[in-house]
Amino acid sequence: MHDAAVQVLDLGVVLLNAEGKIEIVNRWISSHGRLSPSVVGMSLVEAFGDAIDPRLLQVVDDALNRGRSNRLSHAFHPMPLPLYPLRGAAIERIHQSIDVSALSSSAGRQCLLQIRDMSETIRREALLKLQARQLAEELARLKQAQEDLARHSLRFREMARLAPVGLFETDMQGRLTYCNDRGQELLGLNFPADLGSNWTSALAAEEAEAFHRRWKAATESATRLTEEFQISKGRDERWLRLEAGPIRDTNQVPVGFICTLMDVTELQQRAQRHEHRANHDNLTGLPNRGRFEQRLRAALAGAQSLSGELAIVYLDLDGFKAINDEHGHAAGDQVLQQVGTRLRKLLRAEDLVARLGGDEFAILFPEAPPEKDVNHLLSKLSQSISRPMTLALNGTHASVQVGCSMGVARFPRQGEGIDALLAQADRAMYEHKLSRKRTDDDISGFIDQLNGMKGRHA
Ligand SMILES: Nc1nc2c(ncn2[C@@H]2O[C@H](COP(=O)(O)OP(=O)(O)OP(=O)(O)O)[C@@H](O)[C@H]2O)c(=O)[nH]1
Repeated sequence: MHDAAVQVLDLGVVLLNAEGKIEIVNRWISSHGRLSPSVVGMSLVEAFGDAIDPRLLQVVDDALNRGRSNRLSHAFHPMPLPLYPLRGAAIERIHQSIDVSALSSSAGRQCLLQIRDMSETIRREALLKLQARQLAEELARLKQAQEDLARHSLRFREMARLAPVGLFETDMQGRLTYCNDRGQELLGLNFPADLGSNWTSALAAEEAEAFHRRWKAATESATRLTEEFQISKGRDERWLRLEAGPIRDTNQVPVGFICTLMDVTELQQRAQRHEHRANHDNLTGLPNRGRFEQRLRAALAGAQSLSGELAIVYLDLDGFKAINDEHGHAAGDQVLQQVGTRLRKLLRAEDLVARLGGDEFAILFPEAPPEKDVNHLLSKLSQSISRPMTLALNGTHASVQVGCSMGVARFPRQGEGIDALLAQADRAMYEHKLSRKRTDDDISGFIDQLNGMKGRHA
């Protein structure tokens, strides 16, 4: 064995003679074992002390006496020799793997020990084992999460499918990527055939155009949209309420819309009924005083800004009380209804006829016809109202007749504000009524009317 080469090896080498005494020990062993240079001639126990693994002594004995080579693997006998290399400040006994070889030479049996430092391997193995365990745990967690996700996703999909509200999802162009059963029912869609089609194609053409503009604006700005719109399925008109909100990817880029749809037909109809009830007279179905003044205010604003003209007419029945007194309240009600119908019949759709209360009616001409046309129309209205009316009374019929007094006020000539116009129409109507009383009634009736009028104007 070439001593110089043995000295520089990066493993420990010990050569024992037939008596088990050290013949050669290299530098690696001396430094790792902290041995004195004079260990040559000593046994392993003399050189290394008691902290030596008896199994090593056993295999050395086997090599010298029975010529058997062996290996002490670090996996089973981690530290056979007390080797403590100085690594920084830390001192630790290193893990070793020792090849014990039985040699034969002219000098008799020898035993060669080759010792390798396995600490780093063990550290790496331990690290790898730890990493493998962590990986396995991570994989198990991921698998569990995946299963949970699949379960949740299934549950949510099922909940969405059975939800009583329409739910659908689109891309940024409005193309359907998902729609639950209720959504398909509300929009009249058929999946999977309609998957990928633009959901607004379900709307009626006239609805779709206006709606499309608002939808486009919402998608372009990626903002929420709340809309109520009408959809006709066959002959059935339904009101739907849409709530749409953008969905974004992890970079906050909008990628589509998630939308809910509710059938609000009942609510709409109820709201319309309430609105109608609040603004209309129960008996005649005509707009009431509140609605009349509201429409007059709007028409006045329009006429003021466009320098237009409008006219209003107050109309009060003459001789109405007598019908109530003679035939009863129900008969009076029928008269009011027939007056409403007759007035409505002679006027244009854009003219408003309202019942202000009692036997008082009012007409609004948002675009006033010339004065002579209004006068002509009022005389036609008066003639129509004065025609006899047939009333159905407890299985019999009665023919009755009423007259009417009317007063006109024109904007801007007779008043610029709403109060001035209303007052003017009222005044004109009572003047007309007085003049009719003067010509038609006897003096006592006229005095009664005057007294009544003072009360009203007070
Ligand atoms: N049937 C019925 N009568 C009503 C209703 N509202 C008010 N009246 C009655 O209508 C009558 C109106 O009285 P007047 O204005 O003096 O009736 P008139 O006989 O036409 O008298 P002038 O207006 O002075 O010509 C009153 O007797 C009220 O009680 C209603 O909804 N139905």
